[in-house]
Amino acid sequence: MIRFDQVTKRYPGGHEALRNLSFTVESGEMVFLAGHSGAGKSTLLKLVSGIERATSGNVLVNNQNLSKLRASQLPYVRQHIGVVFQDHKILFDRTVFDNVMLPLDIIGFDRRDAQRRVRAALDKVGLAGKEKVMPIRLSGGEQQRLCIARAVVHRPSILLADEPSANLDRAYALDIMELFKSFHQVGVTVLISAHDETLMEDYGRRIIRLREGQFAA
Ligand SMILES: Nc1ncnc2c1ncn2[C@@H]1O[C@H](COP(=O)(O)OP(=O)(O)OP(=O)(O)O)[C@@H](O)[C@H]1O
Repeated sequence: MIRFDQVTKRYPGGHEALRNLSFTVESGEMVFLAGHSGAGKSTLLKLVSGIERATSGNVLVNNQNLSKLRASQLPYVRQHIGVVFQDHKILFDRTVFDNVMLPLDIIGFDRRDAQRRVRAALDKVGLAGKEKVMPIRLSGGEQQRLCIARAVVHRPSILLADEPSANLDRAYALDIMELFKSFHQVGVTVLISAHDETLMEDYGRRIIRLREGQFAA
């Protein structure tokens, strides 16, 4: 469950990226986040994942109020969240396998169990057999799949994706959307941002539209 209660985010320098937003995404829901560049989509996702903090208002994730948590408590909330970052954050000096292993290393997972999970995640996104490949040798679409495998390898209950279909051709973008749908179908709460609304329309899901940090019509 994700709940925003009158959330405002003002960055240092005074820019208000989100203004007094309230909404709820129920557990197991798949919701799209639309809006032009600069509308506040990334900021909203960063507040959910605890990368940024709200200036005012409350952000609740799985009934934990992130606005009131101490920084030391955040990692426990983050263990239930998977993030596909807009800038990928792939480590190009590590293999595909090691990139996906990273979140489990951070949690301190049992090694053998972790290896099993990494293989399962790579299989799920269609990258089985590419474990030893260096990411630079993957296509753009495959790199995006690598990011998705890394985001789901710890089996989060919430999956956030910031413009996961940007820079992909339409057929590939739709494939990626299908992949997110498959996580939603097994009960994961999914929140995906995109500026191309035509990618969202076929799914019949709720679309939260932002313009200048507020809900757009
Ligand atoms: N760290 C920051 N410091 C100051 N201003 C920021 C920061 N991050 C974002 N902003 C500003 O906040 C506004 C919202 O940005 P945000 O990245 O959330 O929008 P977006 O809808 O995700 O756009 P894009 O798709 O281009 O990333 C923009 O005006 C942006 O310049």
